Amino acid sequence: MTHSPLLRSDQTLFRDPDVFELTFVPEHLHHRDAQVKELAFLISPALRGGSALSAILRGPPGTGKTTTVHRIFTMIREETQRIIPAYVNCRQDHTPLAVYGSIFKQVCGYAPPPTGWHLDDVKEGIVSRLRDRNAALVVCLDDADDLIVAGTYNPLLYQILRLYEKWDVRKAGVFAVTSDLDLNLGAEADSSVRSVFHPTEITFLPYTKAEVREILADRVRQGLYPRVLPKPLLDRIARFAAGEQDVRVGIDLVRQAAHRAEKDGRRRVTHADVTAAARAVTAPALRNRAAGLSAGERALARWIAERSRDGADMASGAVFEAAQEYLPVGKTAYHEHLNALAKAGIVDLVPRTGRGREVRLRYDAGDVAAACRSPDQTCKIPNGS
Ligand SMILES: Nc1ncnc2c1ncn2[C@@H]1O[C@H](COP(=O)(O)OP(=O)(O)OP(=O)(O)O)[C@@H](O)[C@H]1O
Repeated sequence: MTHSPLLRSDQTLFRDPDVFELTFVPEHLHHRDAQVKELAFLISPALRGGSALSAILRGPPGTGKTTTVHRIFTMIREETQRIIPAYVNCRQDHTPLAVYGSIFKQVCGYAPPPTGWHLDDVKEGIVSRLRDRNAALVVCLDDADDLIVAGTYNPLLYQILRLYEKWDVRKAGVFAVTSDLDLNLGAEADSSVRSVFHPTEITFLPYTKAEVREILADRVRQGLYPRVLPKPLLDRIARFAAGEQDVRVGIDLVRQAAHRAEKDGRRRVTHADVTAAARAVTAPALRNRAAGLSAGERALARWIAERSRDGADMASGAVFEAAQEYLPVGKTAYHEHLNALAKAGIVDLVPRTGRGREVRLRYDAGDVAAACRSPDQTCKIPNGS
């Protein structure tokens, strides 16, 4: 077996480390043509002197919503002066003054004075620039659910969408973005907002494994030197990220695995690097998921982990039969617990050919057992709990 020479301390595996940063906007936006087209269609009236239309962008985390908006906004900035886009991260900015301050900065090119200005002064600054340039405003409210929590969702939508009533400007378009699938941003709008907010729903489904692989392969090409990440490991990472339904997990895994190899002075990432990185990436997520479980659900998760590690039959029925010897749990409670584990994203319940479902752990069995350990380690499932 030939070994590649060790990496010198002044050498790196990263061609461009920024490619793995959360703020990086990729050159190619894969598999989001339909969404880009739809957004382009909604803003097109503003190119002809009219007003842009609004949208709600909805999909689980890491499905490219923010990136798609950045892509469209970059295209607008490159191609026209007739629309001014403003991107607001509502996780950071959720008070009216902060949101308008962010819009002002992007419309005017500088920040409003930190003191002495009222909200109306900031709005006035925005609209006078829009009027000077005869431009229409399009605002993206990313993570708009944070506005709901802050109680500013309806007032802000109302004001932004009705700017044209008080000042002589075109009606703004609003793209409201959420990754909370249980939240209907349209229904959260009150009646006074609904009369001016008629958003088109744009859905972002999780990427398939092949799509995740393509996105990651692109990132690896740009960010790492050739041959640093062998193809089978890229496949493994893509599988993992697709299982997590978040391409961000894959990007982070590539970065962490390459860092491990670099730290050891190796020129190639190994399976062990990916395994260790996967643990580091998933540990916080797994801990969060386990934290919401009841004692009974945790006990079942530990039992499933143990059984899976032993290579036993993981058919749901077989797991129940065997569990009865160790856990005082009835059939109804078992199914309730199992569904809770699936909902928490700790197991997948995969239909079997023929009948029944197979219980599959999403994470390493040892990690699940550790994350679901009960504080006193003596927890039992109460009957029917
Ligand atoms: N289609 C894609 N092509 C290339 N990179 C992508 C694509 N989709 C997502 N990414 C990358 O994945 C990461 C997450 O994407 P993004 O932030 O756009 O997702 P999101 O749906 O807005 O997530 P969240 O709801 O958590 O904010 C980013 O690093 C982004 O560059």
